[in-house]
Amino acid sequence: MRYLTAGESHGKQLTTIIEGVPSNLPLLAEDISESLLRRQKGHGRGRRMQIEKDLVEIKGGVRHGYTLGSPISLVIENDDFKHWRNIMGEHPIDEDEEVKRQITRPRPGHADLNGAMKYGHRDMRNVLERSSARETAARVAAGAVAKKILHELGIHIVGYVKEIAGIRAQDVEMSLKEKQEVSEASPVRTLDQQVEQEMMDAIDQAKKDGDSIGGVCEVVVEGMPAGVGSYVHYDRKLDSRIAGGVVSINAFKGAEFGIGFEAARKNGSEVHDEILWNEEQGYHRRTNRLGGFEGGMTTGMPIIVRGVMKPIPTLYKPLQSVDIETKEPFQASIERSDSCAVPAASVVMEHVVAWEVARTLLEQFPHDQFPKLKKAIEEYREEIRCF
Ligand SMILES: Cc1cc2nc3c(=O)[nH]c(=O)nc-3n(C[C@H](O)[C@H](O)[C@H](O)COP(=O)(O)O)c2cc1C
Ligand SMILES: C=C(O[C@@H]1CC(C(=O)O)=C[C@@H](OP(=O)(O)O)[C@H]1O)C(=O)O
Repeated sequence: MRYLTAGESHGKQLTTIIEGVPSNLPLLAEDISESLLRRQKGHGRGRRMQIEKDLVEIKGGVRHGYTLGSPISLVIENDDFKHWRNIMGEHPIDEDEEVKRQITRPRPGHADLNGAMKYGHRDMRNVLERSSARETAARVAAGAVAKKILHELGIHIVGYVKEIAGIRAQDVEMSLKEKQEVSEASPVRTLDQQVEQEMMDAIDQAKKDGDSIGGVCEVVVEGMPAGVGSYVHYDRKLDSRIAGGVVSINAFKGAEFGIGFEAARKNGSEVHDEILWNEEQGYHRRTNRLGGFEGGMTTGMPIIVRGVMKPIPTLYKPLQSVDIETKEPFQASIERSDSCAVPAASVVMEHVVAWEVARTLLEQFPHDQFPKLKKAIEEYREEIRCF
């Protein structure tokens, strides 16, 4: 399975084309739109999210509620396009007008300057339109299809906020379903109601100060059989695919599994997960400090992965930069931005992880028809239970 996204932030639409989804998977636009609307929510978002109402249209690959096996084409319209028609139209505009509108002042922390140098753009709108995290809507659409595959295979996934600006949520004992419900109800998408208000206050304070804040998101995947991924090929290790996917999300700077970087400060006896066996559960672990992975493959314990998001780079309190035309320094000024997008990003991360898990399963159990995939995985589960 693979996918490609196209579309600019203030352009007409975002398009996602997914190839390799087996036939006869039940799939409705509502399954995808539900994920998209979740991504839009969360305390700290700017005015743009009041303009957009992300609903997907399935343009191909699905008929009468089931996938056909052909590429799936998904479209999300940008409602904001109506305000940007002149700036984002595909036809050439008057040269003077073009120069007048050019963005020549790169924002620190954005792709503006490096992207302009790479593609030779003197107008950095040509960079920022595509580097914008608006694209994560198209990625969530792909992830929603992946989630549907996982759901039908009895694999469930949830993403939520662990930390915002140093305010940490406590670990809580909850079923995955409860985690979904609690994070959904929280304006900051955390599971810890004690710190919820503190997180919101920190976001409000950052906004008041013209600043921005980042945080940490966590994703848990339950129901994975052991042995998915690879110890044989570096590029088929599922943990590395997940880490790569997480760091590919705009503003994400790192990923860790289980106890993560804490492992560097502990002895081996405090890190590795002892192996147990009983009739009912088959092989399982006493602990899950390694977050569900050994040797690039799942252990059968829940996958636990965290991603760190830097503070949003566009600041109302401007940082210094240089105008690429005049080479003069300036203090960037902006019109609108999110002050914290960690809650929204937890939804993005959930879908990015779902994608990597589903595509790896399909690579390991290649089937053109979804019922055959399901059967193969059921048989494999039975095989490893009796191993
Ligand atoms: C859901 C989400 C929303 C974001 N919103 C903004 C925003 O409003 N303003 C901004 O400057 N950056 C925002 N970002 C981050 C930038 O897109 C990102 O920092 C930038 O593209 C540079 O990429 P890098 O940080 O990965 O290097 C957002 C990121 C995510 C995941
Ligand atoms: C549009 C989305 O996020 C945008 C991501 C973003 C950025 O620079 O990454 C900047 C902002 O865009 P705008 O300048 O239009 O307000 C966010 O609103 C979205 O998440 O759908």
